[in-house]
Amino acid sequence: MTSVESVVGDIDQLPAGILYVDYSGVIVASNQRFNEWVGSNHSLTGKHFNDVISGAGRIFNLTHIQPALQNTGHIEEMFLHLKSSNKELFSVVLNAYRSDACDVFVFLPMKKRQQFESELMAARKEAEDATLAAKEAFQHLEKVQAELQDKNNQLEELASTDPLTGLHNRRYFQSTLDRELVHLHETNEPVSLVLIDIDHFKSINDTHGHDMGDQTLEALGELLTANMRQCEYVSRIGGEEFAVVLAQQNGEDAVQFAERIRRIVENARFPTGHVTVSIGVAEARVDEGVQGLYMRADTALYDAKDAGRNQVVLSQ
Ligand SMILES: Nc1nc2c(ncn2[C@@H]2O[C@H](COP(=O)(O)OP(=O)(O)OP(=O)(O)O)[C@@H](O)[C@H]2O)c(=O)[nH]1
Repeated sequence: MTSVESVVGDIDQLPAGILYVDYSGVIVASNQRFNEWVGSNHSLTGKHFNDVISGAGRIFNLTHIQPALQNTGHIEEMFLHLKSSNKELFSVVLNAYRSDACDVFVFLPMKKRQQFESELMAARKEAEDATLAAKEAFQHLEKVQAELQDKNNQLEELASTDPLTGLHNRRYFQSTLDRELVHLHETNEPVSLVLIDIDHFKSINDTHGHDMGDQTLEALGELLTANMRQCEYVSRIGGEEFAVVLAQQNGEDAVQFAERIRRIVENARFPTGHVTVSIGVAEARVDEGVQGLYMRADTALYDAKDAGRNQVVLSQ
């Protein structure tokens, strides 16, 4: 032992940790460097090798280090974690050989590898954080886009709505009629236009006041809306004038529709009492556009007024 201790004295300052361990695993001697790594101010002599390595290292010692020393008499470059007195792990690479007296373990520190690993982990964390942030930003963008779409829909709705009655307005009426005329040209399915105008509305205003006139318009709007079926699109297109585009209905169907509406209005109770409407009807011709169809329905409406009001006239 004396000769071993004298050798250890010489190798204290080497940049490697040295351990001398007897065959039963008890430390016989260690150099100062090794003692520093495991945080020991005292000699490690007499302690077991397992006391200075990690839990996983102990299993590794049993399953790899000891068998290798027994079978081949040496070990080359095995990775191991030393356990310091403050329980921190210290990565080392181990080379060892079995001498006549004991096993000689030489440990080299792996600070660079540790540093590299922690840098790698930090970079990975950074990348994960960035991915998470990008995902959150994307979700936010999707939310904003949905809100924008919602606002656009509301704007679109507002732009095509009559504020007084809540019915669609002239803009909607025109685009609906355009669309249905295109459909007529493509499929030859009938389309009809119905124009509805309140009779003597001026006198309602004059007699009951403008506000009551407004209420009459609102009430008629509700009545019309309540009596629309599928493919019947109603709009308020002027002061006291309403239009209904009837998809898939010919002039005869449209006259029946208009008669039904005329009777419903005639029999309804309005805020100002009794109200009637005159109605002009025209079935679209394949060769005419929005303007031509509207003019014919409007002429039919004036004919209904001229004929005494509260009646339906079909444009021939
Ligand atoms: N209260 C109210 N009145 C309106 C509105 N828009 C238009 N008017 C009025 O509607 C009246 C329409 O009058 P006219 O075009 O002479 O027609 P009319 O009195 O209904 O007579 P005929 O259509 O010939 O039966 C006018 O007095 C307009 O001031 C509105 O939004 N609210």
